[in-house]
Amino acid sequence: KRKRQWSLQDFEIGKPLGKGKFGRVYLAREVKSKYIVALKVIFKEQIEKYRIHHQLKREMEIQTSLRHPNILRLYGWFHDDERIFLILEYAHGGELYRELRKKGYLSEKQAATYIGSLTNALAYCHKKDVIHRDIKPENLLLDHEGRLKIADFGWSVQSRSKRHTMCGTLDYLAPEMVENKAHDYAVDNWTLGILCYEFIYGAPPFEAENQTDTFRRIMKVDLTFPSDPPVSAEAKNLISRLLVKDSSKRLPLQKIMDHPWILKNADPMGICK
Ligand SMILES: COc1ccc(/C=N/Nc2[nH]nc(C)c2C(=O)Nc2cccc(NC(C)=O)c2)cc1
Repeated sequence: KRKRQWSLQDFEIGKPLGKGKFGRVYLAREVKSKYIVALKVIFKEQIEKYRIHHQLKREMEIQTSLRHPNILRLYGWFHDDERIFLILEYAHGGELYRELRKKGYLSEKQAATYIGSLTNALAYCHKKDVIHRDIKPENLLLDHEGRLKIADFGWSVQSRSKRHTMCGTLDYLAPEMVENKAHDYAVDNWTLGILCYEFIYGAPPFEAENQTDTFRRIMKVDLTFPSDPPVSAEAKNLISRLLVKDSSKRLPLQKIMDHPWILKNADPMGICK
């Protein structure tokens, strides 16, 4: 069927959801269908200024081609003289990051459910030759059922509340990324290890006072498990098998799904097959 051409007249704009370097995100409703979406507005002058035209184009082509329950949909886009509008799936729960900060850290069941969803979404991406989804807690949204949605275009949006300075943090980068080596699918396995640790302990494993120390801790894989909160041996086992410097030795995605900690703790309903 012919691709529908959208324009601003097709939408009623609601409250702003958050703002970022390149623009803002608004709640919006498609007039005819009354369908609720999130409308991301990116200013063309910002695209020129930061020379990100090709990156934006690639990210949008990738995002449009992905269809997975744990990946936020990009339904389409349109533009006017000064702005580009992305028509995105609306995830009612907002950033997973906010829930993590509010609770401090998540239960092992909650953490395992999110890791299971992420693993499924990444296995789907890898099957479609899409790697390095740049997964960080603020690129993860929750829908009205609390299901995880990977929402990254690489444009992290700043919510109206004060933002932690995520851009520029090395915390989530694998050693080969930090060393700017060619990276392959296995960087995503490393990131899953970082996120699993952060969900359970409330902070990423190699956090340090400054980037140099974080860099050193990543390169050394300086992994320690605090005694508080108490964490199961299975969880530590999974984290230790993902945060491995040699990317070829990281636990493959399929093995993560079959790991005892996931099998025992993840809520199958939270993991969309
Ligand atoms: C500030 O409190 C909020 C609570 C919930 C939301 C829900 N956002 N849901 C979204 N669905 N699709 C997209 C894209 C978004 C989105 O970008 N949300 C967003 C954007 C910027 C900041 C935040 N911040 C938080 C805390 O969720 C969310 C947004 C803001």
